[in-house]
Formats: sequence, structure tokens, C-alpha cells
Amino acid sequence: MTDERIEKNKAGGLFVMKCGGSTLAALPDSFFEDLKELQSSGVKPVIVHGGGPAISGNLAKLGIESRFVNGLRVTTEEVLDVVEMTLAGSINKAIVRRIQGSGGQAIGLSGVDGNLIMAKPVANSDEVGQVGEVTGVKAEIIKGILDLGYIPVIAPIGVDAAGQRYNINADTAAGAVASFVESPKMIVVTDVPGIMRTVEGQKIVLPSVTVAEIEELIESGEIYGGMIPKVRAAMDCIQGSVSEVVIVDGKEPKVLSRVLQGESLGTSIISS
Ligand SMILES: Nc1ncnc2c1ncn2[C@@H]1O[C@H](COP(=O)(O)OP(=O)(O)O)[C@@H](O)[C@H]1O
Ligand SMILES: CC(=O)N[C@@H](CCC(=O)OP(=O)(O)O)C(=O)O
Repeated sequence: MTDERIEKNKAGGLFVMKCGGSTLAALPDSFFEDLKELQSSGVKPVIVHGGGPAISGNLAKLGIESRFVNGLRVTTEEVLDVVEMTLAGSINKAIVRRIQGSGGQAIGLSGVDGNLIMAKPVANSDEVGQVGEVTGVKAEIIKGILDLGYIPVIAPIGVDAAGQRYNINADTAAGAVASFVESPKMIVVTDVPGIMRTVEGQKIVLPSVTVAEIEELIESGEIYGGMIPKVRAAMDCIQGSVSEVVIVDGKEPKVLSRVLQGESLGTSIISS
């Protein structure tokens, strides 16, 4: 990590990474070893994670059906108990244990702790229930944990001043965290090699896309399902301090350090 370009990133201070539930179990040990090496070299990673498939699995065990409206889980109080238990409990602690297992240092918390992620109901809460949108993130808590030498591992549960909990899509939460901590880059780690489109019958990965191109890809149906909240979160945060969002496959060797070194991997979303 003596590369000049990594040094430049260090000067930026930190980067936010979102780990999707689709990929968490498949992340190889080398992913966490790379993360540990970055941490040892002075880079400050912040992790926001999902866990949608695990939530659906736990709900199914309880005989509760999972329902989604435009990619957002319909969240009753009963569902919210399972969401919190899964995200802030088993998934969060599994990530912390994997980082520690690679010799890194991590502290897991949810957006409820210290009122880290403040939220309010989404506009269509009559349809989706206790789903939140972010109104604020206490960046000083994240920076404090980083200054202590730990990687913050954040579960996307929000809270409001009255103490009500909210289920927040993990891509949305990661984008908001990246904006509030003024991360220059957000890395979205998922189970596909980037944003793909079909050209002459072949699926290709787009090396970079602009906000205008994303709108066209959603319109044409080439971006659908779980990719939609990712690109929407990316578009929201690159309006502010985040200058680039990169979507990559977590199984790619040394993916984090390669992206931070400026290697062209996955799909880079840029403002224009
Ligand atoms: N244009 C696209 N390129 C790549 N993947 C896409 C695209 N449109 C939709 N997807 C889907 O988005 C999925 C990633 O979203 P999701 O399953 O929610 O992942 P995560 O758990 O990482 O948030 C991919 O596995 C793929 O099925
Ligand atoms: C409101 C909403 O839909 N919340 C998500 C939170 C987890 C998530 O987003 O996980 P992935 O990143 O693995 O999809 C859910 O309940 O599934």
C-alpha cells in the first residue's frame, strides 16, 4: 500500500463500502485480508451492510411471507423485530467476527446506537409500513470509532427523536452515510461484476455510467430489481461530496485496494 494513489485516498481520510446480503456469505477470506491490510496502512474503511436474503429466510422460518413494493420490504412491527434481530444481530456480528478473524479491528453498531442514523417515514409508508428515509447521520460517531482504530460496521436501522425504529434499505443508508461523512468514494460490493447491459446479444459490464445514462437504463428495463436502489443511492450521493460510486463483485481478488488504487474495475458511476 505504498502506492501514491492510495496515499492520496488516505488524505481523503476514509471510504464507505456497502456490502450486500447477496454476497456476504460468499465473500472470500482474502476480501477481509485485503480490508485488514488497508486498515493497517492507514486507510479508514466504513462498512454499511445489508442482509435482505437472511431476513427473508428468518421470516420464512416464522411462517411470515416477505413482500416488497418497488424493492422496499413491507415492514410491520412484527417484521421489524426480525429485520433488527437479523441485521443488527447475526449479520452485523458475523462481519465483525470475519474482520477480527483476519487480524483487523471492528466495532458493530446499528443506526439506533447513539442515534447514529436518524430517519423519518418514507413517502409511501401507507404501503410499506415502518420503512425509513435518512434525515441525518452523526458523522462524529463514525469518525470517533475510526480514530480509535476500529472499522465501524453499521446495520441500516434508523431511529427518530421519539425512539421509533425504521427499516432502511442498505444501499440508501450507505449513500447517506457516505454523504454525511464526506467520503470521496463509495464502493458497492455485490454479487455481479458491475452494471451490465446486453449488446448484440452479449451481456457486457459497463465501465462507467453517468446519471443521465442510468435513467435510460432503468427506463429500458436493463437496470431492474436490486440494482435500482443501488443506482438511486449512487445518484443521490454524487450530487454532494461523493465524487464516485463504484459497483463491484466482492469475489474479485483484492477488489477494495484495486478500486482505491484507481484501477478500472466494475462500473463507476460519475456525475456527468
Ligand atoms: N443491469 C444490471 N446489471 C447487473 N445486475 C443487475 C442489473 N439489473 C438488475 N440486476 C440485479 O441486481 C442484483 C444485485 O442486487 P441485489 O440482489 O439487491 O444485491 P445486494 O444484496 O448486493 O444489494 C444482481 O444480482 C442482478 O440480479
Ligand atoms: C426497507 C428495506 O427493504 N430494507 C432492507 C434492508 C436490508 C437490505 O437492504 O439488504 P440488501 O442490501 O441485502 O438488499 C430489507 O428489509 O431487506
